[in-house]
Amino acid sequence: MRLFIDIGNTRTKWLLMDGDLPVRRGAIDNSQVDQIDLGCGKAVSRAWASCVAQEEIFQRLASIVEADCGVRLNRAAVESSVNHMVNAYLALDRLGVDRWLAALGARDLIAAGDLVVIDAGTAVTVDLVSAKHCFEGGVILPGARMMHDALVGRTVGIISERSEVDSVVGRTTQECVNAGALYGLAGAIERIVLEMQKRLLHTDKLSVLLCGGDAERLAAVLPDHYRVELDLVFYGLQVIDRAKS
Ligand SMILES: Nc1ncnc2c1ncn2[C@@H]1O[C@H](COP(=O)(O)OP(=O)(O)O)[C@@H](O)[C@H]1O
Ligand SMILES: CC(C)(COP(=O)(O)O)[C@@H](O)C(=O)NCCC(=O)O
Ligand SMILES: [K+]
Repeated sequence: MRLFIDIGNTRTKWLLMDGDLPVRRGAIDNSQVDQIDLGCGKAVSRAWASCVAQEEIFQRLASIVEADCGVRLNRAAVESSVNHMVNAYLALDRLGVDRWLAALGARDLIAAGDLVVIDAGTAVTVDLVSAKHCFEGGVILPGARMMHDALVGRTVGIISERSEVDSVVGRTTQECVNAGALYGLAGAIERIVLEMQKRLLHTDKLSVLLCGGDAERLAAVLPDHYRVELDLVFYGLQVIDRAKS
């Protein structure tokens, strides 16, 4: 079995694979990572992690994996190319590895055409993977929680908790702030995708994939062709695992 771990700025997600079958998964807040129960024992032959959070969290998980599964936790890194995919980011050492992995995973899932890969987590990233198999780059936005908390934190009059959104016409402060974050992000994403489309030659073949903790909420208010694929970072880790072993 193989273990894949995705350490974001808010949460750590993990997936246990038996061959090509997902057998167990979970998610835990980064502050609780010491209590993680991977539940996989010594059956794990290889383990891979993506980490964009503090080094300390990766090191804690590496110790847990070593103790529970008896294997080293390999750490995926951004590279200038993997298989047929090349990376056009100017500062490779600054690119978040989760963006590179989600792009690799998306390319593995959809072999042809241009791709937009959206990861809606703590931050929201919208990245373009061109039909010529190049990670072209994209944009970084604050995520929904960050938008909400920034408004609460920097005003006197906005008192609100995170909540689900029923309508774009909010009638309480909380409804207004939560609707602003959701529809604001959805609108920004649609505009960014349109701008990216203008750069492409064959816009008819554009696929748009969404992952991250807010993917489903956003997909509910985005056009139908925006497809939710929550495991893109895990797919990317699997691409790396195949390429490196
Ligand atoms: N159980 C949850 N705990 C925390 N955030 C969640 C949860 N479910 C959905 N979310 C939303 O998902 C976002 C975090 O997504 P996630 O992809 O886990 O982040 P990251 O990969 O950056 O750690 C938050 O902005 C929040 O709005
Ligand atoms: C943009 C991110 C903060 C997203 O992290 P996440 O929301 O998944 O926790 C992460 O990919 C990152 O730290 N990137 C470094 C900056 C860059 O990609 O250029
Ligand atoms: K993200």
